[in-house]
Amino acid sequence: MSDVTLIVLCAGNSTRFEHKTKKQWIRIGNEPLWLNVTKRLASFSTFSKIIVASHENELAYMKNFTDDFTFVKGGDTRQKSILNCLEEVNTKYVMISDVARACIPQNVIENLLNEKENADCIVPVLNVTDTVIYETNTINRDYVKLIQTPQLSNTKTLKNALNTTIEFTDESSAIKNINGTIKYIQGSVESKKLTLGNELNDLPCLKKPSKNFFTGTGLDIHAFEDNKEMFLGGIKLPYDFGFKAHSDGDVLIHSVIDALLGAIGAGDIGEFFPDTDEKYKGIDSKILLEHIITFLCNVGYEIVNIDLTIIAQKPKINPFKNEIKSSMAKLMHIDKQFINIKATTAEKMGFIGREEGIAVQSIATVKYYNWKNK
Ligand SMILES: Nc1ccn([C@@H]2O[C@H](COP(=O)(O)OP(=O)(O)OP(=O)(O)O)[C@@H](O)[C@H]2O)c(=O)n1
Ligand SMILES: C[C@](O)(CO)[C@H](O)COP(=O)(O)O
Repeated sequence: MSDVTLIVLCAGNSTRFEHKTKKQWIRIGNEPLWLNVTKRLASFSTFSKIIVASHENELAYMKNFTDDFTFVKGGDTRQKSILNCLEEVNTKYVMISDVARACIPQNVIENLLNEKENADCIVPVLNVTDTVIYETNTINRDYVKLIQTPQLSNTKTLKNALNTTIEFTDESSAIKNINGTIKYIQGSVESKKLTLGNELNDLPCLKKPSKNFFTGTGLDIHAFEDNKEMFLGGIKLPYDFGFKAHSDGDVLIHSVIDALLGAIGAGDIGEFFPDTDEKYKGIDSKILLEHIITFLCNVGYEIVNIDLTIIAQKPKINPFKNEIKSSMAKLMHIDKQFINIKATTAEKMGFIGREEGIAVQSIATVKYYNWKNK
């Protein structure tokens, strides 16, 4: 049984990455980077447990990808994410890596593990071969080290070291602060950290995303309610009746949200915005759609097209089709040509035919964000 737990930190915001997709979600073939990196590290040795720190908005979604790892909600900073994960660690040693270091070679992992008993924290480093200027002074570069991850720490010492309000940028700095022992080993240029978007091509182990397309369907039905404003596709229609709902009742937007969530394998609208939550009472559905579009882009997708069928005995849809298309295109950040709207009556049959409410059926197609072409 291994006495080492592996933690892979994947809970960051990717603010410096500046792509529509967060770095942990760019696709390598069909795998998000976080899964690719974690599987790769897992294949290099045997770990007692593998913990993935996930951003709170992505925790539930990550769990759809595998049952092999333990997922833990990250914190606001790298250090807070580590602290959350450490609560799940029961082994003597813990190896912590950044998802951003995607191409770490096997020998670095093996060398770290071989040294585990020789200090409180084992750290891969690179020496500096360029001239180094600190503020305005040239300093002796022999004293400069570039610190990499993964770092292998004694769990108890690391927990003590992080029991502080000081924020450290890596584990070795925290352990040094409590006078723990550090052993530096040779790092690797292949372990380069992906921080800025234009560094993607510096990581040659990353395969381009697959060209697969994914589809999802959505269906939403709402009953009419008198004396309520009617919203459909993000526009207000000139009627004195609207839709009965916990939100503003925009049945078209709700149907599209479900189609998008279906296409990316993320469940349904109720999992994101429960209708038992007072926060969503009367909410403008445009806000819900914007949230889903941001999520879809963050986790690695682009919308290809949307096709909708509105099934309504009343009101007449044709006069509003064009305005609805423009509104939906704007909300989804896609060209209007990629949205199609069809309308049909129910031939006076059933609840729609009796003019009690309407239904909207939709189908969405998405593809992976092609970071390789940017
Ligand atoms: N609250 C945080 C912040 C960072 N990280 C992780 O810590 C590592 C190093 O962070 P960095 O490369 O800076 O990633 P981001 O924080 O996502 O990037 P940025 O600072 O540009 O937002 C990454 O693997 C990141 O996912 C984390 O788990 N939790
Ligand atoms: C931990 C680290 O990768 C060591 O070099 C680095 O400190 C992380 O820094 P970031 O600012 O969180 O990217």
